[in-house]
Amino acid sequence: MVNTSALESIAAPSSEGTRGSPVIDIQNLSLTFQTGDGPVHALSDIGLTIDEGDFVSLIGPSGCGKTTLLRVIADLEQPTAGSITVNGVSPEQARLARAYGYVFQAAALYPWRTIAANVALPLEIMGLPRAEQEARIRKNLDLVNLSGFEKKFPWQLSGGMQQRASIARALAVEPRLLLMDEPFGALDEIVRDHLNEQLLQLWAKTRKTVVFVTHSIPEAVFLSTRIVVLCPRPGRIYDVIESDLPRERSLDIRETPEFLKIAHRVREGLRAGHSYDD
Ligand SMILES: Nc1ncnc2c1ncn2[C@@H]1O[C@H](COP(=O)(O)OP(=O)(O)OP(=O)(O)O)[C@@H](O)[C@H]1O
Repeated sequence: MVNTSALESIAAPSSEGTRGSPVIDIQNLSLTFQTGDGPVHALSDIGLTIDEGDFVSLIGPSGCGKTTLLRVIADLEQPTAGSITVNGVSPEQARLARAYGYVFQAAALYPWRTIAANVALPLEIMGLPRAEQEARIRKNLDLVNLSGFEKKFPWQLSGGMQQRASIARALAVEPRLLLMDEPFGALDEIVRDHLNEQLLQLWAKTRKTVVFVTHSIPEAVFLSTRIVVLCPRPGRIYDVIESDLPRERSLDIRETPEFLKIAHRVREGLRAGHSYDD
C-alpha cells in the first residue's frame, strides 16, 4: 500500500510528545436500541479518551458494540445517555467539518467509477476545484501505493487493492481522524499481514488518529498504541491496554515475549467477557 522506500527515512511518531488534546472524549455514554423484541443495550456507560496520534483498536466478540461505538463517533448513531466530543465539538459538527474518514469492511467503491473517480467523489461533493481534486487523488493514491491504477475500475483490482483505494478515498478529505471498521476482515491472512504493515507505515507518515475495529488479536496488538477490549450484553469496556511496544514495528515483533504478553492479556479479556451460549 505504502511506497516503502519513500518511508524508510520517516520516523514513527514517538510515544512521547504526541499526547495532545483529546481527539475523542467519551463520558458515561450509553446507547439502547428499541426493537420489537425489547430494548437492546448496545453500549453501556462507555468512558474513553483518544488522543491525537493514537492508534486505538476496539476488539470484542460479535454484538459487543464495536461498530455501534464507531458509528456514534461518526454521528451515524445517537447515544441515549452520556456525552461525546470529536475534535472538541459534537459528532454532528465534526461530521459536517469532515473531521474523519470512514473505511468499511467492504471497500464500497462505485463499480461504474474508475479508481480515481471513486477517490474524487467526496472532493466533488465538497466542490473542490478540479486541480485541487487531481492533486489530492495523486497524493493519496501514491500514499497507498496505487499510482498507475487511476483509470482502472474496482473489479480490475484485487480485494486488497480495492481496500487500499477506499483508504485513499477516506484520506482524500484530509481528516485528522480515520475510523476503520474491520477493513481487512474479508481478506486472506497473507494479504492482511501485508496491509497491516503498510497501514502502520501510513499511520507513521500521516500521523492520523486511528480508531480500528477488529476481531483479530494479532491485528489489534500489532497495530495499536491502545487496545480497548469490549464485552457484550450490555456492550461495555472490559479492559484498556496501553501498548509498550515501540511504535516502529515489523511483523517479526509478533514473535517477541512483549507482544505475546499483550496478546495474552487481550485474550484473557475476551475470554472473561465471552458467553459460550453465543
Ligand atoms: N440499528 C439497530 N437496531 C437494533 N439493534 C441494533 C442495531 N444496530 C446494532 N444493534 C444491536 O446492537 C448490538 C451491538 O451491535 P454492533 O454491530 O455494534 O456489534 P459489533 O461488536 O460491531 O458486532 P460484530 O463484531 O458482529 O460486527 C448487537 O446486539 C446488535 O444486534
